[in-house]
Amino acid sequence: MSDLASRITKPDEAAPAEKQPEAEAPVAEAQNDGAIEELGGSGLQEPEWDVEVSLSDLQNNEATPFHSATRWEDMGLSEDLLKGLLALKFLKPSKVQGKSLPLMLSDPPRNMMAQSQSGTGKTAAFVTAILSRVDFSNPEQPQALALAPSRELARQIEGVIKAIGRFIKPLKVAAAIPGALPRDQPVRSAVIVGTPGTVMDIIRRRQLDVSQLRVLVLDEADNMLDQQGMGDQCLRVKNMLPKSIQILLFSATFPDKVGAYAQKFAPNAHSLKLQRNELTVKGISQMFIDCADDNIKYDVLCKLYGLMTIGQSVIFVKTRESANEIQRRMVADGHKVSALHAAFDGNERDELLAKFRNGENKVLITTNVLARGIDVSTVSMVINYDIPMKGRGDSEPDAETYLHRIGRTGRFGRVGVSISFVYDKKSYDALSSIANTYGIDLVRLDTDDWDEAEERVKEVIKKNRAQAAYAPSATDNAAKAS
Ligand SMILES: Nc1ncnc2c1ncn2[C@@H]1O[C@H](COP(=O)(O)OP(=O)(O)OP(=O)(O)O)[C@@H](O)[C@H]1O
Repeated sequence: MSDLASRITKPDEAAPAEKQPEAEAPVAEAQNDGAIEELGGSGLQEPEWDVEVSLSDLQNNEATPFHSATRWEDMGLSEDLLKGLLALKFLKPSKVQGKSLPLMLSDPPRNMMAQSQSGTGKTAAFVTAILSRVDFSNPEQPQALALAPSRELARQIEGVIKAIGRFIKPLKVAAAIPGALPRDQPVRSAVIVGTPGTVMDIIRRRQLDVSQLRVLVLDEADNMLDQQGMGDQCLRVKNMLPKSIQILLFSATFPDKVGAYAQKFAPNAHSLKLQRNELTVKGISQMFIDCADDNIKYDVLCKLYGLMTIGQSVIFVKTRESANEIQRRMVADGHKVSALHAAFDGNERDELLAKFRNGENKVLITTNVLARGIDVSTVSMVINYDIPMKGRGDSEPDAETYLHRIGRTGRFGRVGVSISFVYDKKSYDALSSIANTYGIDLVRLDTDDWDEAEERVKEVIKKNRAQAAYAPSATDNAAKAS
């Protein structure tokens, strides 16, 4: 089956939702039911979803990535760290946390390459490892370094470190991102989080003493090691660090091409890997709209505006120029949307994201700069206005970026919707190929019956709202506060 039509779920071929005892997997199951329901079939079913369903039910279900057989208490963590995790209401570890932490903390330290679906708590996993490795009797000596591909993600990780480490005194964390550090002054923090360019810069200018660094984390590691992207910078940084440093690589995706290189970058690493068909998060209802042509995409986007603002939404486009242009048109048409991309200066970017996090801005148009890692639990909808492409002349569908983009919703067991726009053979084939790569059954939203399409999306968004109110994201709040 090679085209999108083969991945559209029809009533007669809809796979039965995985059966699990109701009490064990209520959220995941309800989401699954939603995803296989056919538009224009027997009509909308009442969701069997209950706001009272707690995260602990989900975490008790072995079939989900939120379950772990291990308890925080059994991991040998310090009292302060345990208190920090529990204060964030991280009552139990998720699967990736439960599996990776004992390996990362074993002695002698060994490298680690860990893959887990978007929104399953990879940040808290490596942050807990970092905070366990640092000697806080020497709080101004740089000891751990975490690299991330964007300033926004670096800032978010900084917030999570401060939140999980709030009982550790004194905890000093520095953000090595453009414009954040005073020039020519030594960095006096035990933990540094930054983007590779700035980190390279401060090492070369001898602002950062690397001699005592013992842990290096690459978040979004496949992206960071990509030879077409930041691979070169990350390698240069690594080559300036002590040879014995423990290297921890985390991502939701490790394409084969990067996987082999990652093993060289982090030799002899423990490895936690997922199968391709395990990569998608069940809570995200993945849909698409077939637009007659490129112009119609804009009209459809405006039609979706009402739905976008029930919760919060992120619209992904290919270029900064189109982000600006779509924002300009939407604002002129009376909609409130903001745009964020790498052409804005650092402070503007920080401010825009802060306004999005606190809900002041509900709709954000952006490029791939925000495709990875950003954690805002109230995002209920992701729109792929342009299907992500890579390679020379955008010749190849970018399946990894698709997965990261849609992963901005459906965080830690919540539900969400992604809607991808196709309008010509190329975009149709690209989405089709992505769907085949991951075995996704995409639901087609029929714009001829708009009311029904709208109802269908609204259903999921309302669930997300209820979930976000019931279980607000702790790290999200932490990032807001920092
Ligand atoms: N053990 C836990 N219990 C409850 N909530 C948790 C736990 N661990 C993490 N979370 C929450 O899960 C959300 C997602 O976590 P995180 O951002 O680390 O995901 P991720 O796996 O890094 O995702 P991505 O691949 O998109 O970067 C965060 O809002 C965080 O507060």
